[in-house]
Amino acid sequence: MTASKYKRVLLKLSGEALMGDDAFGINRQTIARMVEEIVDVARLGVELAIVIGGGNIFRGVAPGAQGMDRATADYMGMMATIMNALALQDALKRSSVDARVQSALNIDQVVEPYIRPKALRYLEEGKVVIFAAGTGNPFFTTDTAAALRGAEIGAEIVLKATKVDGIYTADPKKDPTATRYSRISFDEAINRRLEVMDATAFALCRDQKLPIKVFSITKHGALGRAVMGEDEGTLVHV
Ligand SMILES: Nc1ncnc2c1ncn2[C@@H]1O[C@H](COP(=O)(O)OP(=O)(O)OP(=O)(O)O)[C@@H](O)[C@H]1O
Ligand SMILES: O=c1ccn([C@@H]2O[C@H](COP(=O)(O)O)[C@@H](O)[C@H]2O)c(=O)[nH]1
Repeated sequence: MTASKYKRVLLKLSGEALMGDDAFGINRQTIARMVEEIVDVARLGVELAIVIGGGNIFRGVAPGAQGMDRATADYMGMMATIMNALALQDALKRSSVDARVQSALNIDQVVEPYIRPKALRYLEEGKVVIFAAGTGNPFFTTDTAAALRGAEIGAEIVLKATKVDGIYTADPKKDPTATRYSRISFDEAINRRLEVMDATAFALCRDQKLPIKVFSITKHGALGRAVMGEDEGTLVHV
């Protein structure tokens, strides 16, 4: 029996949040703290699939990629997400949580490829599945990968764990007068061009009637509260 509101969730973990207060890469204390929260949720019996971003290492649209061929830069970004996925798997295993990485790009010596029925079996067995390399296609983001994999595995919700505690009327990092929504419809989020998530991800979730919850990964207990269906962050609904 699970006390959670959901049986199966897709957690989108911010790559950028893995940096903690560092300027780049993976901060050990930060990943350990995130893993503590994930372990608590996994122990509730929730089937947990994770898509991890790569913004702490490389983004195809970052200033560091300026002048590069966009597709090449995007493949570098996808490879960054594989590094994060391996770090996350390692940290979960240290906490005795069985986790499997499946990658949308093939690097057979390092991770297994994405195979949907196998991912579903892992989830049924209680293993955490980490989807790496986004969608496997350039010009997309890991937010869209979260929407795509969430729909494919029949998740009941996409939980976007990021650096802000919800969706605001404008980017709260740029506009201190912005206010937070507790709920917002997909159409409104798209029409208002709220950039917390890309429009492709919002549109896919809207079409699949897959709700999204945006909340802060740095706020203690927020992931647990989101999984319990409590009032946390912002719910994006049809
Ligand atoms: N209307 C808004 N409400 C909330 N955040 C917003 C809004 N518009 C822009 N943002 C920005 O969106 C960011 C979160 O999205 P972003 O894609 O940058 O990060 P992420 O998905 O958490 O990281 P990564 O790409 O590394 O996985 C926030 O840090 C915030 O500054
Ligand atoms: O499906 C995808 C997913 C990601 N990318 C590239 O990777 C980086 C990092 O992902 P974030 O979502 O920004 O964390 C992204 O900027 C893209 O360059 C991709 O091409 N396709």
